[in-house]
Amino acid sequence: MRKIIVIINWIARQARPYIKSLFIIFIMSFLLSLCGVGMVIASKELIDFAISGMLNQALISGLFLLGIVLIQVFMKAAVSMLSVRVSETMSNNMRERLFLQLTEVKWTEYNQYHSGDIMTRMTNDIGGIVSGIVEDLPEIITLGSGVCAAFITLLIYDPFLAIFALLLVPVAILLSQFIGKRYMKINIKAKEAESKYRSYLQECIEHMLVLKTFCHEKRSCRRLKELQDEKKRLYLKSNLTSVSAGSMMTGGYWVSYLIVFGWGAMRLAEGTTSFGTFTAFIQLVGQIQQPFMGLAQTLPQMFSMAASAKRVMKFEELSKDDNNNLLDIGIRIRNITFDDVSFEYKEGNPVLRNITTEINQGEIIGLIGASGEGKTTLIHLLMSLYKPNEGSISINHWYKTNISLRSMISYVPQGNTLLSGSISYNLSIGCPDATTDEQITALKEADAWEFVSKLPMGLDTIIGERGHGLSEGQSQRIAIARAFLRKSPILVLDEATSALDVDTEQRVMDSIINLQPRRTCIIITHRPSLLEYCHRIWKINEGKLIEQEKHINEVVASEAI
Ligand SMILES: Nc1ncnc2c1ncn2[C@@H]1O[C@H](COP(=O)(O)OP(=O)(O)OP(=O)(O)O)[C@@H](O)[C@H]1O
Repeated sequence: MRKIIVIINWIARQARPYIKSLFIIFIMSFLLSLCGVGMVIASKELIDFAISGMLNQALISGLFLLGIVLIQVFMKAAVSMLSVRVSETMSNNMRERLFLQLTEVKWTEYNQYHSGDIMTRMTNDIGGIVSGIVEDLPEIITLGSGVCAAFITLLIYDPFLAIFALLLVPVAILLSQFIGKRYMKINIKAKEAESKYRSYLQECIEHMLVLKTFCHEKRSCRRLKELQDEKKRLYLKSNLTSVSAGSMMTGGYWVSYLIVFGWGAMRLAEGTTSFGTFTAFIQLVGQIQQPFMGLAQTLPQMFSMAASAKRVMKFEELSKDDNNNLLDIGIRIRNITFDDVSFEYKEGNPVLRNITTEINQGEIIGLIGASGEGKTTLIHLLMSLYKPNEGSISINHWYKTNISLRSMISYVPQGNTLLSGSISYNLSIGCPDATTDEQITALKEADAWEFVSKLPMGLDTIIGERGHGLSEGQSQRIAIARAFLRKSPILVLDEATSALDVDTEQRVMDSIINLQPRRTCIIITHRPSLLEYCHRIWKINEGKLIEQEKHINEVVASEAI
């Protein structure tokens, strides 16, 4: 019960900013339900007046009925337009906020979620919550107020029938209690299955090349089908739960309807009721009982909304990256010190151990070590994506917790990290204010301008996901230009020239040495040729950092310092 209250509070918090619009929707929905009762009364009057030959009164009742119909048409249109407006604004804002929250989550925790799962929560689950608030809740209010209005009217016409019609209330409450819990459990499982299925689908689409070249298409289809079937099975199961509840309610409704019909027919035969009152009985009993059937259908949606809310709330529970206080980019970095830094992803499995070293301003460091030794991890620690388990990383021998060096670093990660869009757009990620001339200069420094200038659309050439349309080496050079554009004092290249030929790599490295202002640079590489440009070489071996002697051509770059 406490969990349910937490979820309801959370949903209420989401709805609060739209309370005025929601209130208008609720009021209009309430008036619409009153219109339903008004129509019953007007049609009863119309029938009774017509039977007794009072044509003028019948005409007035007819006009009254017409007025209600028109009001209903107008209000339904207004409710629909307002609902769409509120839904769109609410879902956009929720997604925006969630996205922002995710950007602030600790990197370790963020990485526990598959991107497909995140997408499902951001799209399906938020969509479910919003439609629950904007559509289902007003419907419940409409149904509830409709029941009250019809009950009072029926009470006036025939108290016995009113009480009888209410017999379904305790049944509905018990049923919703029992079925609600079960439904929510299955629904959460179904949503998890949906996330799994979407994640797999997304990954297959992303890595179609791998699937095709390994002739894995049929197997992938089979796996996709398995996930789809599991999702279907769970959705069918949750649907069965809600349908059984609905069927029980419908059965109850028809039994009571027939009893009321028989009761009314008997009274009509006895002459103790008019034909108009009889039709009103039938309609009013329907007005009370139909909402209960409606509730049987709407309540599962409420539980589904609660299940979605629970999934979205999970993201709010993730720990925030407390290293989001970015260091002022204006600070002059004289040195960066690693002081007895140790790190492990999993307890008892250290990746880096007791690393103590220093980089001075303007130095070019070559970072080497066998694959999986922890080079990228060291860089991620430097960028405050992770925190050392022990020790600290400081600048200018000054250490403060919760300060991130990230703003000081231009990073060229491993792999193809271009986004779909124009080359110019990709460069603007490095520096949003860079002019076209500055972008061209950066491309020249990264030895990329020659090929970009030959493209028919030049800087405006659209490239696909992960640089599709460019060669691996071309994509790498654009990623390097993007990092050059960010005028931060530290440049980190993580195997960023691995796809370049020796001559191109040499030109890029010459540019790095001559970059103005001079950058402190860490180059992760497996290529000995690159080490010629480095002043010092760090090797990571079994978690330890060893400073290596330089034998290679004693530094092209040392003159540059
Ligand atoms: N998110 C993670 N969770 C758990 N272990 C991880 C994670 N990322 C990396 N590791 C492990 O940490 C170790 C170091 O990984 P890292 O990527 O830093 O190596 P690397 O030296 O950069 O390798 P490469 O040269 O192949 O790029 C590896 O054994 C890897 O399996």
